[in-house]
Formats: sequence, C-alpha cells, structure tokens
Amino acid sequence: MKKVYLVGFMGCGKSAIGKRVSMYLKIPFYDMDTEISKKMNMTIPEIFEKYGEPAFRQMETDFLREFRDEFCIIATGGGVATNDENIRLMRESGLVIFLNAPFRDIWRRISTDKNRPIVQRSTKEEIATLYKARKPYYMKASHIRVQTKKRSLREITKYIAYQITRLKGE
Ligand SMILES: Nc1ncnc2c1ncn2[C@@H]1O[C@H](COP(=O)(O)OP(=O)(O)O)[C@@H](O)[C@H]1O
Ligand SMILES: O=C(O)C1=C[C@@H](OP(=O)(O)O)[C@@H](O)[C@H](O)C1
Ligand SMILES: [Mg+2]
Repeated sequence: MKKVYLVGFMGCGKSAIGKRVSMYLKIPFYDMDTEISKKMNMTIPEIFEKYGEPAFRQMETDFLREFRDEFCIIATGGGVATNDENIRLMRESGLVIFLNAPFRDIWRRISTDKNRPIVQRSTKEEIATLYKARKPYYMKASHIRVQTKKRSLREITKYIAYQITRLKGE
C-alpha cells in the first residue's frame, strides 16, 4: 500500500478525518480540492464557474495520475470515486476507504456551505438522488467501508489509523 484515499459523498468527513489521521499517524495529508485550488489559484466554485464541471473532473483525474509517489493520506472530492478510471488509478496505487454517512448527517453539514457548487445549484431532492446514485460507486471503489453514524471524528480517526497500521505491513 502506498497511498490511502478517503472517498464518499460531500460532507461525509473526508477532509476533516484525513487531516486528523495524518496528525495521529504523522503521515503527510493532501486534500485534492485544496491541491487543485492551489494549482489553479482559484476556489472550487470559481473553477466550476470559469471552466465548467467536466474540466474540473479532468483536473481530478490528472491529479490522480500525476501526484507524487509517497506514503500519504489523500482526501478526495465527493465526485472522484464515481469514475471508473479514477477508481482504477486509486486502487492500483493504494488503499481506498469509504466514509459511509447517512444522508441526514450529510445534508445537515452541507446545505448551507457556499464552497460546494453542486449544492449551490441543486435542491435537497436532487442531492438525495445524487447520494443514492453515487453510493454503488463508493462501494465498488473501496477496500474498507466505515459507518460514521453516531461516531465522533476522534473515534473514526482512531479506527482508520488502526486499519492503516494493520495493513501497512502487507
Ligand atoms: N463524524 C463526524 N462528527 C462530527 N462532525 C463531522 C463528522 N464528520 C464530518 N464532520 C464535520 O462535517 C463538516 C464537513 O466535513 P468535511 O470533512 O468537509 O467533508 P468532506 O470533505 O467529505 O466533504 C466538517 O465541519 C466536519 O468537521
Ligand atoms: O461531490 C462533488 O462532486 C464535489 C465535492 C467537493 O468535495 P467534498 O466532497 O470534499 O465536499 C468538491 O470536489 C466539488 O465541490 C465537487
Ligand atoms: Mg472535502
């Protein structure tokens, strides 16, 4: 195993947990959205606005193809694991962990966030439909699935750190 990828729907905790696991295990952490923003010198909503969603999706695939070869933890964006080529690239280079959060929790966390353009342009029903449509991809992409319902960030962090340590030797 080289890299650890966190996948799952917007608001499932990929960025928050990735950062905590990185501190807990003292391994480098990268957030794909942050890396793409830095490279483009724009926010994610600005990239969607200026170049459109298909161009952003290409940037995500380019990131997976080109990113440095080191042991690290990567928080993907919620759309990354819904593309077969991206799934192949991640599984070929590391361990993929799905943070499986209930829609109720997700909606509470993301509904008022201005930094997620897909939420900005959609109704609650549309987001719920997207959540259902994406779930099979997260299941297919992942080696490990973690139920986050009623679990604190600390509990989830410790569980994921345990799994990484357990599998690292293999
Ligand atoms: N299990 C959890 N318990 C409490 N808060 C959580 C949990 N998971 C995520 N959060 C909070 O929800 C918000 C969205 O999480 P974030 O890491 O940005 O999600 P993602 O990167 O998957 O879109 C953050 O404020 C985060 O701290
Ligand atoms: O689900 C998606 O399509 C997206 C999720 C976002 O990341 P988070 O999952 O970290 O919110 C970000 O990549 C972009 O707004 C698109
Ligand atoms: Mg995130």
